[in-house]
Amino acid sequence: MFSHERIIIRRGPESGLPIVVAVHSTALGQALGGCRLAVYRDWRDGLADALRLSAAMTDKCALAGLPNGGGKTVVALDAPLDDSRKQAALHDVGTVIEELGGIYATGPDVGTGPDDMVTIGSRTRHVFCRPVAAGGSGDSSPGTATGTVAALRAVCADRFGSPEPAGRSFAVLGLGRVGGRVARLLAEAGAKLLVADVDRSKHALADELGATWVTPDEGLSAAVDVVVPAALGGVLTPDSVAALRCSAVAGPANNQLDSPATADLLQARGILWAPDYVVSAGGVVSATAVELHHETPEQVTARLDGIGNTLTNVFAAARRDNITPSAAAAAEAARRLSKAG
Ligand SMILES: NC(=O)c1ccc[n+]([C@@H]2O[C@H](COP(=O)([O-])OP(=O)(O)OC[C@H]3O[C@@H](n4cnc5c(N)ncnc54)[C@H](O)[C@@H]3O)[C@@H](O)[C@H]2O)c1
Repeated sequence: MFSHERIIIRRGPESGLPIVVAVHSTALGQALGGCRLAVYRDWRDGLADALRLSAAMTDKCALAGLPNGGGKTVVALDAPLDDSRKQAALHDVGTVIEELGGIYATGPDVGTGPDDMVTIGSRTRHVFCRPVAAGGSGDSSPGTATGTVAALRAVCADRFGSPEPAGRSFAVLGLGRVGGRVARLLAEAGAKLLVADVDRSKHALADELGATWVTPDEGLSAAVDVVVPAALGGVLTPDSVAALRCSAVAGPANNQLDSPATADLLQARGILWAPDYVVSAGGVVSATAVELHHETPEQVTARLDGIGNTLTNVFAAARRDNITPSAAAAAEAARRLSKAG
């Protein structure tokens, strides 16, 4: 079904590259979504990505309780860019966003970072997550990690009757900017940790936290209370779900399910899965807090803690209606959107 409000496809005047901006919904407010610079076989694959990811942002913002909808920018490349062409592409992105008159604002995504938002911001003020030195929110990963731990507490409460991670076992897959922080917060809370990363240099963090180092495959199928995917997407497949020995899976990694039907497989095995876009919402919450929402640190903390309450409600609705948490989260997002008209 065609559900987008606005799609702009433009040959960038400075870069000559295809600039795609998809605005999925402004029902709750200004649409938000990162700017992706990525190589595609065909620019139309970039368009498909923009359509899919902008719709996902609508649900993410709705469930995060933000007064925002979903959008996405994709610059579809046929080869990696040198610096001057990247600058030109970012200027083109800023020009298109400015023409939209404020219905959409962008931030970092694959291929762009906070510094690139300063370049886009030279053409439009509808940009977020610039570096702190430039008046922005800076790195969003601490907020993502805090929100993830709030989500893990809700998962523990649902599964084990207490939100406390102390004494519970977690396998954290990926010790990057988010996963490393989540592992540290869990260790500080007294959790037992297994950790994995393809980067052997992360072993030092495992030692510092007193965690057991395992391979990513061992971590995924470990007999722990909760598996925490914090690296790449697509880790939950029919094969990997069949091998799981945990009670729950909840982590910040985007797009964990290889297909929507895999949520049913998790349910059939009695494994609680927390929808990733709810768990990782702390990223967009903290990325937009300063520039777009002018929120105080206390307000941001309350919003990050609220991720746990949202999940608790999603789990309760799933049980009540005998559906998966994935379906319950989608239904709640749809309800919030239709309420907003
Ligand atoms: N950074 C944010 O604010 C944010 C917000 C929302 C969602 N996310 C999602 O969270 C995940 C982690 O993001 P990040 O910012 O920490 O990324 P990152 O690049 O800093 O860290 C990823 C880590 O995973 C490791 N890794 C890669 N492949 C792996 C594998 N197969 N098994 C185990 N480890 C592997 C990498 O070596 C790296 O240490 C991503 O899926 C990202 O899309 C991040």
